[in-house]
Amino acid sequence: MTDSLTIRRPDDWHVHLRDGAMLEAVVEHTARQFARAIVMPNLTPPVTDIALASAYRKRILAAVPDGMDFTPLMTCYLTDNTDPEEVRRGFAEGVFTAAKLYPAGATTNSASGVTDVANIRGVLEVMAEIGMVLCVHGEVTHADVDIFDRETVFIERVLAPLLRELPQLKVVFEHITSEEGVQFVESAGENVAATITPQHLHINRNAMLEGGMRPHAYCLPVAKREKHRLALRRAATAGSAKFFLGTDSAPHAKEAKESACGCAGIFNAPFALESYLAVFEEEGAIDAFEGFASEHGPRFYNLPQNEARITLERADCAVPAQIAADGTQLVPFHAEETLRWRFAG
Ligand SMILES: NC(=O)N[C@@H](CC(=O)O)C(=O)O
Ligand SMILES: [Zn+2]
Ligand SMILES: [Zn+2]
Repeated sequence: MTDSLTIRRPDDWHVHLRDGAMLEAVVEHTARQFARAIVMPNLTPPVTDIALASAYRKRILAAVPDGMDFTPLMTCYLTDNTDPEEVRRGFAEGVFTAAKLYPAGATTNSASGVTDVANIRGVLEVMAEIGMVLCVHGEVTHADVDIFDRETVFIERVLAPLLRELPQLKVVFEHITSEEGVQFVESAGENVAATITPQHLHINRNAMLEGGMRPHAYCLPVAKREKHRLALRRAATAGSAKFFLGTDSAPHAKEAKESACGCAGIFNAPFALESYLAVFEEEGAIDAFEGFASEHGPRFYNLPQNEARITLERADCAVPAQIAADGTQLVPFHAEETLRWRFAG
């Protein structure tokens, strides 16, 4: 049995760092484990242009504790009115690494998102031309579509037609949750990849409902049936360069989660690598962990791989019930469980 694992330092290709006091509290958890992260732009107001993204990047860097080496990679929140030239310029100037498509109303702070992809056709044409990645929250929002089917219906109605029209567009299908999502990405061209969260590898939809309603297992897209979780585990651990690490760590105050209308999002940043590695070990695929965590993402984004190394040790890692932040508490993923690996730095 391996007792320690040293790999190239990983990156997180999908994270919510929030802003203000919450940013101050959570950024260290991401910066401790990851060299870089694709930072989601769903603030209020959203990060929709170069000036907002530059200012947000400065606030993130100011919040990173001294001595930690962390590079935030910024994204542009697309709306029906995004100017294609702003996106082109932001990418050329190195402010935007990617742009983010939130279907309007699909998730937290997506009200200003895109109501119909036809409205951002000009932006997407520019992105296909310059090789800029489109990050996609892949769910339709229509009230007539069952919540558990929203990802699959998004593939049929939005993503597949979009890629037929713009076959060069680089797309990261984010936080995939279904067997259909896995199959779509596997059968698409090299310009299509996906991120997978730790929670969708660990839990199925029962986790939200067993023994009572469990708001800390609720995130979007919502966890699906067991067969989908198993398909995601196979995809993540098989060594395919199309799948890589994106935690979707999404902190919400405990009281906002434990509410009659609780927020969607799981805060997994503090023990993200320990959580993923448990899955790879259970699948007998520890050898595939470095590719998923540290190599496939930079390759897809055309960025250099990190030179630094990190080590995980086989040791009990007790996850606390809650973590203080912004005058409140956050309940981390795996709260009160003991994980079998510990991040050693
Ligand atoms: N994943 C979530 O459940 N929530 C995210 C938004 C998102 O990534 O969809 C958030 O910002 O809280
Ligand atoms: Zn999302
Ligand atoms: Zn997210």
